[in-house]
Amino acid sequence: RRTDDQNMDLGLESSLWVGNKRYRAVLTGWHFKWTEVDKKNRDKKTVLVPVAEVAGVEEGRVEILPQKSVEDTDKDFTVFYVKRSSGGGSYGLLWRLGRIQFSCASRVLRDQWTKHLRAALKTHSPLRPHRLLVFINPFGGKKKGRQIYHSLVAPLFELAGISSHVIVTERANQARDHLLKKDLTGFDGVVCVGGDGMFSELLHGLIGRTQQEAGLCENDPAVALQPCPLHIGIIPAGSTDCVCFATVGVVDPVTSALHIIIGDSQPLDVCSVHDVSAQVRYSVSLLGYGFYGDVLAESEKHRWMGPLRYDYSGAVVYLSNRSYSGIVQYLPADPLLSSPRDKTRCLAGCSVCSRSTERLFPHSSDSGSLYSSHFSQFSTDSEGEWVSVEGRFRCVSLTCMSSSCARSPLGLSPSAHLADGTGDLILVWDTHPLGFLKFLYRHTSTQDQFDLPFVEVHRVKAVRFSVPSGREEQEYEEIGGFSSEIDEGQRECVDTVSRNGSQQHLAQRAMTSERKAATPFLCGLCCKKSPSVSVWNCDGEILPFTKIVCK
Ligand SMILES: CCCCCCCCCCCCC/C=C/[C@@H](O)[C@H](CO)NC(=O)CCCCCCCCCCCCCCC
Ligand SMILES: Nc1ncnc2c1ncn2[C@@H]1O[C@H](COP(=O)(O)OP(=O)(O)OP(=O)(O)O)[C@@H](O)[C@H]1O
Ligand SMILES: [Ca+2]
Repeated sequence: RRTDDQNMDLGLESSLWVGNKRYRAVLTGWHFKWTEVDKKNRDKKTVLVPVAEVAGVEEGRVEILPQKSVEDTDKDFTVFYVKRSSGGGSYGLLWRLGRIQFSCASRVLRDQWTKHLRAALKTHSPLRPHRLLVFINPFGGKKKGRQIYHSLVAPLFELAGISSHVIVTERANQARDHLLKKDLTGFDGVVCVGGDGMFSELLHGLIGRTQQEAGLCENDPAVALQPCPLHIGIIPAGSTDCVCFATVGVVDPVTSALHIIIGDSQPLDVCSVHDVSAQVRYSVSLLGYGFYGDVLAESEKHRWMGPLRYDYSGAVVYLSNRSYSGIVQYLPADPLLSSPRDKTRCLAGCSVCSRSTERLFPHSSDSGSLYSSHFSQFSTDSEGEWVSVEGRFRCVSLTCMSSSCARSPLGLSPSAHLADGTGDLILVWDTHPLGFLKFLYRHTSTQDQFDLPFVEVHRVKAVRFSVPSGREEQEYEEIGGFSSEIDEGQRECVDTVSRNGSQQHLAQRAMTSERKAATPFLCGLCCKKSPSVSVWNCDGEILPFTKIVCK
């Protein structure tokens, strides 16, 4: 923070005109405000803009959108700023570019205003990026990535004095490989124009690159990962855009561009997913086995449908009425800190996340060092007992954040936190088709999807998953979605707690009537046979393994 004296240096006050109306404009360092003054010198409406939310200052009368135009008058200047609009619904606010064109009494005064405003921006908004590396996926979502970037985002970046190096990708994983191998000197951040898959590429690239440079093996589950120095900006142009929706509250390229320009940031929990050979993948939104894995696998065959492929594949997979055997072990998070049923909603500045950050990283002074001790915390984590459950599941989902998106505005776990170091494990036991439909349908409303007898949710620090022995050899691909094996009857589910490695049975899970009624009446309609193994959906990518360890 600067001292008051330094703030005063940036201050300025004068009369300015907008058309024939006179305004009293005041810059106090942290804020810029203008108040209309009537003929009798009485104050009318005031507009107050934090300097941190000024997007740019230009000499002359300037327009940016839909096209840039400059009327170069020597007594005028234009200020662009973040204007909140109510159009985003109740989940988040749409941001729009506000613009005001002022006329001054003299050119000297005009130059003073532009100089002071720019100096205030430098001093009071130091986290803004100057140089960005932008990856556009031309095939994401409705295939509008290029158009969205060039017509809506590039003009805003230019206005804000951001120079961007743009790469339109020609293949999957190009962005990830670029981040892993190419020179990144001089960039203040990376941006993806695309969906969750593109975000995931950047996430993998940046985490991997940072570990390489630190001489660490990211595939080693015991290694303490190093913090990534670059932030990721997301311009939504995908099919689900869940990471954007869950962090910003709306899926809107202009809102996201403005957040990037003013240097906003939001830390996110990242879950590492190791297979048995310790190959690591990362997830921030949905790690899902069963229904969501099958929907993804099915949807890949129908990419041409664009975003609709998920609804179509959702219906196909729902009608195929599958459930899978699995062994799930989880390490519960401290129930005194928060709960997935506590009806809270995590937003920027959330107190649960702040307290968790303090607790997990007591010596970190900025969010950049958040990750440094993250994994070491787990490797020394001796508190808590692993809980183990086995049975048949419709789906097993782990989400590190709410995973809200347009399909499900409150998300997979409405009270999950963006950056508290935990994820929510949702176990949906096998049930009859209408029960499962009820569960799915509740995601589209404010009804509690966890308030069903065949659904459990646990806030966890780590999860292990495997399929009962004898089943893992059956590759999903071989089965081609429909194996010759007919599912055996429903298994009894058993809760166990592992203490010092030994498994103790806690309770024999009573099979509820919901679970017993698993007779697949729709099965006759659409599939006669069912595979015994599903796949993992890791933020929209299929994982090539079923046995995993996550933390
Ligand atoms: C009756 C209506 C039920 C609507 C149920 C809506 C549940 C929606 C839950 C969405 C959760 C999204 C989580 C985010 C995951 C992302 O990391 C990932 C990458 O983008 N997206 C997907 O995997 C994409 C996953 C997309 C899953 C879509 C599931 C659609 C189910 C439709 C079921 C229809 C039943 C019809 C019966 C005749
Ligand atoms: N030029 C390209 N050609 C083919 N695939 C690409 C290309 N660039 C990126 N990809 C891949 O396309 C996949 C999907 O992209 P993206 O996430 O942008 O859109 P989406 O799948 O429609 O949206 P969402 O992930 O939000 O559901 C990503 O996993 C990415 O690796
Ligand atoms: Ca979390």
